Amino acid sequence: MTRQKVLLLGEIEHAHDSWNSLSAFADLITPRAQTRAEFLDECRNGRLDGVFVIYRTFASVGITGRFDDELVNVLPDTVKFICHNGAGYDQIDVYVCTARGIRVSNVPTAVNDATADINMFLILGALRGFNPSMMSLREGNWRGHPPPPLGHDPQGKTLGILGMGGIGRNLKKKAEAFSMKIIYHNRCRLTDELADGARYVSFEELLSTSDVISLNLPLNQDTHHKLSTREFEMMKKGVVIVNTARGAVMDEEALVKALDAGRVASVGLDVYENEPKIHPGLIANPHVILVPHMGTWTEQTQTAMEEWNIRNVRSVLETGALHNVVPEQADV
Ligand SMILES: O=CC(=O)O
Repeated sequence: MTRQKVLLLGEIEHAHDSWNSLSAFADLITPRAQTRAEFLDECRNGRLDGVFVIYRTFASVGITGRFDDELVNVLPDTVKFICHNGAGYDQIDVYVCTARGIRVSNVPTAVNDATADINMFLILGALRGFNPSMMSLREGNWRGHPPPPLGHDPQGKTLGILGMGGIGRNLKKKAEAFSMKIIYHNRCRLTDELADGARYVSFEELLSTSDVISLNLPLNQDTHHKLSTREFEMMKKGVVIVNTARGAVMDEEALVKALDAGRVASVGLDVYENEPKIHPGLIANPHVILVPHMGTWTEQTQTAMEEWNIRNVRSVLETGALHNVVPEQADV
């Protein structure tokens, strides 16, 4: 019997033993390609024929580019599963995969704590206005001249969570420890048990009544530029916005204008529309805390994510099915 093939796109950094143990079931192969054009060629020239499942990392997009129509349609017919090592899978066109009979998994849950932690860090940092003084201290100017305006306490502030999935709900618990009042908006209203006391509001009410708005929704065709000029105008003057989801859920150009106009007081960002490029208006603005996409950048979380993704690969090799599929394929 011919052995199955698993294609690794990107690196295994932590879970080496688990990865290597897959070689009992399958041949573990890597591409030769260093560019998207070479990868497309490698798919077309038959070198990757027989690959059954692909394990891909977020960073591997640097070689292959997005798993869009063009790429998915040149994958060998044998490819039936794509296991993506990340919670957000906007690098993959799931609809094209579904049409080609390819099932896609992601890594939820394992990312929740680390992402909600950095989310809380950005909320506190943006509310307290720490960034200008952290910059002036390094320039030898202590708190700066003049010193920055006083910051704001989280206690009693309304936190509007846009996207109440695993990360949003984890953040809710953390923010409650800082006595924030939680409202949320989501595609679907949660059961009372999952909402756990958070009040469901319309998108418009969330925008107009939150002191802090946290973006915890996935990027897809419905959420691209979910916040733009019209939405910034609906917010309370002096609102704080934090984004640990994906940059393109906000229109960065419109955000810079809303910051410059003082409508948005401060912002905490871990993600950007065109990573690793950052809008110069964000870099120039001291009221913006910038972190270079480090939401899951911890030893424990990176390890747990790899283990989760390998578990999905193992599951398809052993049983022909994934442990978890992305929500768009739940009914497929
Ligand atoms: O951005 C991180 C992830 O999608 O897991």
